[in-house]
Amino acid sequence: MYKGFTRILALYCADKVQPCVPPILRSNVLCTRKGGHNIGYIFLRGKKYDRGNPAALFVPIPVKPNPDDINVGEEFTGRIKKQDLLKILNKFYQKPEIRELAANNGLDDQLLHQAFLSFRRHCLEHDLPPDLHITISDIIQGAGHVDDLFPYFLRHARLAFPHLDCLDDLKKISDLRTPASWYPEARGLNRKIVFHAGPTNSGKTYHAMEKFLKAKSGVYCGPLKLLATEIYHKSNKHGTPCDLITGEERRHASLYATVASAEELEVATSQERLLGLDASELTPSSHVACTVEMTSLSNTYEVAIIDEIQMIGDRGRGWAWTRAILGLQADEIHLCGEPGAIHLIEEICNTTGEELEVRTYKRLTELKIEDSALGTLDNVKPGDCIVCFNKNDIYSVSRAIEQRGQEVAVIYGSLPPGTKLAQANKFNDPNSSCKVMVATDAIGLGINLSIRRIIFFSLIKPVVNEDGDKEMDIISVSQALQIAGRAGRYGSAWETGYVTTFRPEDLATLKTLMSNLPEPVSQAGLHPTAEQMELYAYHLPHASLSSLMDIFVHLCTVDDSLYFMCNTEAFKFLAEMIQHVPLPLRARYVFCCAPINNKLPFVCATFLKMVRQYSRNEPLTKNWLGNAVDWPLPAPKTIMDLVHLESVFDVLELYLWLSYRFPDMFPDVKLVRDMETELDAIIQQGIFQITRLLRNSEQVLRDDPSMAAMNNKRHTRALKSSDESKGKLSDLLVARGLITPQMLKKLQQELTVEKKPERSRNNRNRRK
Ligand SMILES: Nc1ncnc2c1ncn2[C@@H]1O[C@H](COP(=O)(O)OP(=O)(O)OP(=O)(O)O)[C@@H](O)[C@H]1O
Ligand SMILES: [Mg+2]
Repeated sequence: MYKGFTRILALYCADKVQPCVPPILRSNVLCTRKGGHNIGYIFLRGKKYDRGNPAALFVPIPVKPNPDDINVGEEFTGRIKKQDLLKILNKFYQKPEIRELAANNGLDDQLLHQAFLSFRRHCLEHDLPPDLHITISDIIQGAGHVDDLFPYFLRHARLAFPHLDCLDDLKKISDLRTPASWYPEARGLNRKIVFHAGPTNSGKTYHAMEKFLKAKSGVYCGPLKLLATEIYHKSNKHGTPCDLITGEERRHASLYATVASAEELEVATSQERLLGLDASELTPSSHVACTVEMTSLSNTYEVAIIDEIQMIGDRGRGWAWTRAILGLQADEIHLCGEPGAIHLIEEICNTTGEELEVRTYKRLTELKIEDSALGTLDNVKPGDCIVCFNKNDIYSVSRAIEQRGQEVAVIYGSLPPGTKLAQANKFNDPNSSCKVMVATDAIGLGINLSIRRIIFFSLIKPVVNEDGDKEMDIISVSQALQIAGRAGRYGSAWETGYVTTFRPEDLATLKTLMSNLPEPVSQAGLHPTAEQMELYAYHLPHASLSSLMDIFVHLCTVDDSLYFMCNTEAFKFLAEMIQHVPLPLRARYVFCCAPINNKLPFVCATFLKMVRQYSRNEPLTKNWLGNAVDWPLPAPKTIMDLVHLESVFDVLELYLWLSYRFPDMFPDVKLVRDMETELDAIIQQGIFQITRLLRNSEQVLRDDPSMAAMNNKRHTRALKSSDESKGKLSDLLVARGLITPQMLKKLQQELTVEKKPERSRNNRNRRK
């Protein structure tokens, strides 16, 4: 319900032509190609289908009678009575042998049933082709067998379900049983693989880094930009020149040489501009720190580190770890992570014929669970970090702490990297007056902060289940241990770490979570490649990309003793959003891989605008982008403003991400990076004054009763989320804080302006 609703919200803002009608319902025609010709159509059902049953994706198309089938057969063998025909057809359908034969030809029970109904109707309503007429007459007269009908039935079934003709090809393309064989260069090497296993704060990454720093060349692959940035700084500080590569950024080691420490990051970026340096123009360093999705498989390294290897089992991102471990070309690969992943990695190494060396570590400092919960924010002490799982809690907790006279550092996922770093530095600095942090689990993996005690504000977090749906659940053992593991980091100001909950009633649950070992990771993620999608599109040229992905996921064969298919919801969400924009398949695929938070309508709407601009072959200049985001932007006055600025930052990040994939169409990288630096500073200021923003937001609500009413509605809705689909969509958007009333007004204006040309373009397309 939650996911569907958000999807529709985003589509409402994103697709101004037909609000609330997901594009898949408008583009649900599949057509198959044989020998270069389109031979028929398959109509896809709506979005919801039985996930376990690929056949449910298809419904039969009506098979037209052949005009040449004038009743020649009747002239040879006489008229066939309808009752006799019906009896024979039903007998045919009930035979287990027929079921088996059908299954061998790609017709499972559901397809068989549908194909049979279609065949029976066809036989009863139209003149039979002569060969079939004669065969049926023979069966009636005892001169033939009912099984003889099968070839005729199959001929009909293939017309009703054209994909049956290319099913073997489709299955071959999506045979994912041996992913190790996709990387022949890596298979040609004799790689040494070392697994550094242990609890948090046990020195796993440290020991892997020792190898990396001494090597002639190296790559570090981590789960977070913040972590990759930490390694970039550590390596350069150590004197091993190292570049930083994330989806949106390429920072050359030489930039680090101009600065002394991480605190001077901002100086470094401005220096980069002054010097006119462009990282892409410089010779790459022999060491690189990157986010795991960006790992280059074509470069060769002496040492590679794949950090937080247990993430290989992540339902959304696991594929990136699988790709790195199978495909990296390195003499030594150092994996760091939870012991729960050892067995799976051993099994994967068996498939590549490589030996795995396991080194285990113990926690370097003590981590104590306190006997009492915090109870009240009056008990917050220096070195405390309160972990919340939603932004509203972040805001209210930080405000409440500041009201008690304590300065707060705030870190959450959607903050720009510069802001996160500045907040982390403010908190880590022993001379700073800021001694308390409020953060989401954005600090959860591998990061070193000077935290004495972790306080879980709650233990419930939205999680994506196996079906890609979001639900609220208690955090996993692994998440609890990872987050708690941020307390008492070795070498920090706190030699012992502590952990507790805010609410007394959560403490027992925390103790149970902390007394367990992290869940073993039993499967590694996989994801279809662009090439595989292209081959699918060749066979099913009129299928939408989202449908291709659905069919791929359902037809693929995966060795499920080791692997699983990562969920593709985020990809399909974008594919459906841009389905109506004409694009070459490869470009469409790349756009659908963009890392977008689909809960942010402003980001989705701007993304759609970018895709349209690209489709019209018009470069996306800084001016264009400036117009799209209303640049320049004033400092935030309220939390709503801050949230909007964060969305704008996401849009700039999106631009940079796309600029590395489509450099000709997104040319103004340097200028957009300047915009980012400026916006990062504005957001940083906003975060420094978060309490004032919260106060202002409350004042706005008090001054504007309609906003207050909406806010009340929001709280009621939070309690009764099942009511979300009711009511006016625009009210819901505002009430959920997803857009401000001003943005809504602007959006309405845009809707009116853009509706006309959009409609005429659509009409043109339809006429084509
Ligand atoms: N032998 C050592 N000498 C000096 N410092 C060390 C040593 N081992 C670890 N450290 C420091 O201790 C801190 C924690 O180490 P590290 O980040 O390697 O732990 P980890 O096991 O990777 O933790 P996590 O599971 O959270 O990623 C780091 O700041 C690291 O630099
Ligand atoms: Mg680590």
